[in-house]
Amino acid sequence: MAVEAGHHVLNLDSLTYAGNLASLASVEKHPAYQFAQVDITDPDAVNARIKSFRPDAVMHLAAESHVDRSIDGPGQFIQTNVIGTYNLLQSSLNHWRSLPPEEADRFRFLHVSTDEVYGSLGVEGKFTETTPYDPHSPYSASKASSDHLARAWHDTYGLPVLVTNCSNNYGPYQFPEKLIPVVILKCLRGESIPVYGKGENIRDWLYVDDHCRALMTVVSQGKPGETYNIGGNNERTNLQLVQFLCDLMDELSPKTIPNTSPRPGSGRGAGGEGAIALASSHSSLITFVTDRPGHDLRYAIDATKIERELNWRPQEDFESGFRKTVQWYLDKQSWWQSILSGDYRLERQGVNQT
Ligand SMILES: Cc1cn([C@H]2C[C@H](O)[C@@H](COP(=O)(O)OP(=O)(O)O[C@H]3O[C@H](C)C(=O)[C@H](O)[C@H]3O)O2)c(=O)[nH]c1=O
Repeated sequence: MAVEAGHHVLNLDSLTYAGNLASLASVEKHPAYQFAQVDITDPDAVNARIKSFRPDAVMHLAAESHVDRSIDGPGQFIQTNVIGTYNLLQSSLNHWRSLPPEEADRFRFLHVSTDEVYGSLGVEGKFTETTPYDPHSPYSASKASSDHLARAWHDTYGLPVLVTNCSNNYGPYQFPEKLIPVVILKCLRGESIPVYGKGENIRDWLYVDDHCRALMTVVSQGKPGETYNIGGNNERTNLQLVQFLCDLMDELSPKTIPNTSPRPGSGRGAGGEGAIALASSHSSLITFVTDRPGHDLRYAIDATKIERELNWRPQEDFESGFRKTVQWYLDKQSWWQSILSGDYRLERQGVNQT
């Protein structure tokens, strides 16, 4: 691991449990890291945590991250992503200013962000670190604001800030609002799998542990003031991905599903018009639904800079990464059931009171 001995890093996650990073499991286990569940909209709570832990670095991963939720209720996104980032930057700045010179030299503030700040690509090209910002959703606009704040605290006050922008994450512990867990859980429950529009939108998939490794690399070796794009180089249309997941589910959790609708791309359908047949593939559950408003067509990351300058590369293979992810959701039913039932909020409160 590329973190110096004695290097204490504070990871901040929001109370909402809705972070884009599915899991920081590999980071959490490292003794030099403290994973804090702090309500970043509360400046006193943030101050208290930073004062008590006195970190050598702060990794800011706390965010409201779901685009659909931001369309339905943008206010919480402004509070958490914009005001929350401001609170963290201010507390970190005060802490950094209180450090002796050699510790201040070593201090880093890593602001973790998204490729959605760059807007939407056509069929060609990729996002680089110099692509102009063009956010479209309340979520991406709030993340763009937070990126600008983080850079302003570097340029104005000299806080040693690094910014990363990642592509779509997948892996264990991803909140069930996101596409991958939606598909797996709908398959398990035999419910319709909602695919927005025609399923033609393209995302670039990054396994969460690869993202964690990239963040650790950036916080320990990156240059303050710089931005690093992190991507998996795994572009798929949503429909391709959903069908791939259905195939994995057919293999790992086979079951018989009533087939009342035509299979996409198979003309009049396997069962014929109006027939109720029995199909063995979960893909019979795929249902095209109304598109997301302002749905960005394509995201794709050019990760050349972090590969060249910091020697990071994704290690997870697309097929094995998704296979592990599906198996994880099959094995951890109690985890996602407590989220779907809402019980996790109570458990989470219990954690924060201790
Ligand atoms: C939930 C859902 C999604 N979709 C479509 C919408 C997207 O084109 C794609 C992925 O959707 P999801 O909401 O999982 O992720 P994005 O909207 O791409 O955004 C995600 O990746 C970026 C980088 C972040 O920064 C966000 O925080 C993170 O949520 O599937 C469907 O078709 N059906 C569904 O039920």
